[in-house]
Amino acid sequence: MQKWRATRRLLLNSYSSKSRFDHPRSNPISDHSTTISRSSSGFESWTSRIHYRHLATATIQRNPAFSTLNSDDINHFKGILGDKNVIEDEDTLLFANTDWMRKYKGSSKLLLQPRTTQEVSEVLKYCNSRRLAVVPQGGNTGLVGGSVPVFDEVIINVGSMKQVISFDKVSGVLVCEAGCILENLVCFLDNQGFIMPLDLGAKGSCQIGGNVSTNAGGLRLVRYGSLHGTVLGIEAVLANGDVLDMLGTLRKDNTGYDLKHLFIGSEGSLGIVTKVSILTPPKLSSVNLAFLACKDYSSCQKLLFEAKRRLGEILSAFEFLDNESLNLALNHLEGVRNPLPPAMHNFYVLIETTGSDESYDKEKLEAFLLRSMEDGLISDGVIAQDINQASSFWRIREGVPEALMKAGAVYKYDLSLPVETMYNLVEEMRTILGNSAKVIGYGHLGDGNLHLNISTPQYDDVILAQIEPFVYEWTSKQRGSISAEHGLGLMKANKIFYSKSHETVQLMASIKKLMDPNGILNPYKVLPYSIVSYS
Ligand SMILES: O=C(O)CC[C@@H](O)C(=O)O
Ligand SMILES: [Zn+2]
Repeated sequence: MQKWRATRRLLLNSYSSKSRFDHPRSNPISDHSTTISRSSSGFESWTSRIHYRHLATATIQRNPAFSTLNSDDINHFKGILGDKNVIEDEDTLLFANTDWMRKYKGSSKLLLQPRTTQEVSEVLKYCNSRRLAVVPQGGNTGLVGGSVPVFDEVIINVGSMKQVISFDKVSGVLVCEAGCILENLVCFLDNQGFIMPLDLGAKGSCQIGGNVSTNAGGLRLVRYGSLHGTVLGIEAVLANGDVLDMLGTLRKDNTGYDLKHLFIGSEGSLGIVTKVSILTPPKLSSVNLAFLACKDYSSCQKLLFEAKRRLGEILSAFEFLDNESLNLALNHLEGVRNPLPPAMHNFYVLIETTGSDESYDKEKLEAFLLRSMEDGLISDGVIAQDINQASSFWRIREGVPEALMKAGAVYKYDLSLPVETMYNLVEEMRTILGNSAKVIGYGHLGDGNLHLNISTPQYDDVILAQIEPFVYEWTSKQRGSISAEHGLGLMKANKIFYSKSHETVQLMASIKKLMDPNGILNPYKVLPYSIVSYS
């Protein structure tokens, strides 16, 4: 019965070239014309939820070598940027000082909005000479406390630098400024018949400079690879104000060290990315999305193995969520409903295909799904019949972080692990925590990225001590990564040794000291502050 019912629903209808509806993270900075805005009325309730600082902050002292901002500094910045781009307004600063999760809160007194690379350069040159620490900030959608000040660092927000500079249809290379909101680039490219090789839930707010600086992963990495592959060039400003023009658009360029890679994923600790050139794939005409239920994790794994083999080049996303994740989305997100009839399934998988031949793609996906059902890998499933259905499926998956925020306190772990063993960690955490917390596992199964989230009514050091260092040690034993795609930020700067050797971290520290001798760029983040010592 189940098979026939599901089979009937597996009728395909490619929703083709339309781009799917987006659900940006609610981020007031996402306004496309004004960079920063927020009504003060929204703030009271918002700030009252800032109730937790990660233990890491408790152990960090403000670097005494840093200067404290004074009125001469502010006047100097006004001379460079003009009065209106030197922001001291309390509401704006409250937003910019606080991370998306409302876990980390700095006390910066100043936000600067440069409009050109030259302005970024002049600002940094001055900050470096005065030893004023800075935090580069884009859409402030980070999840590890990397984009907000720890103490009184000056915030440099590049959101006013939002021009598309060029697009070459033949090569597919887009060159743009760092403050372009990802979704705006998606729209721009859509009109040209291209797509971004990067897609993430925060696309309505996050900016390409931030994406590159954090080496954001997202939903399409399984198909298009990481930004280390698709970013062809970068312009970045160093701490001393020097502008590094590495804004090439070439696919091949073996002339010396490829230094742009140092800026991809270094979270603004080596320089501020001001421009990016990125290789974009053509938009293909048929897109299909299936929302599937699996009885156990082993079936999800086998399904991934089969999907790679049988769908091959048309596979464009393979995401999974466990039953706890689905329930969170259903209980906390407005208008979200389960596309499958009520039944207890332990896991859900979203498989997206993108190709250029509608009937071939349909047949291929349908045949794959029917076979997987016969083999018992899928217990039930539906295929989106139009763009709205596809959006509603994606809303479930992309909405889990928002649902977690609404559910209370959340401890987040973004781990790269062998697919075979990754869910064991979720189960072990459940055993350890029992009824004291909800343990949620979901993520980008296609590229081995588990988002382990632990949800509790409020933050509690006793619970934290049960989670850490266990999660990091477990990951390290598997030779996994404690930061798959979110970065280390403030949250995990001290944890880097779980994934990197001592020698590797020492070399990173030497690079940091060479490029930023005064340590003004995003201090206390990425590397343990104790090993980046400054006189
Ligand atoms: O909240 C998380 O843990 C993951 C957020 C994001 O990377 C996602 O894949 O939805
Ligand atoms: Zn993710």
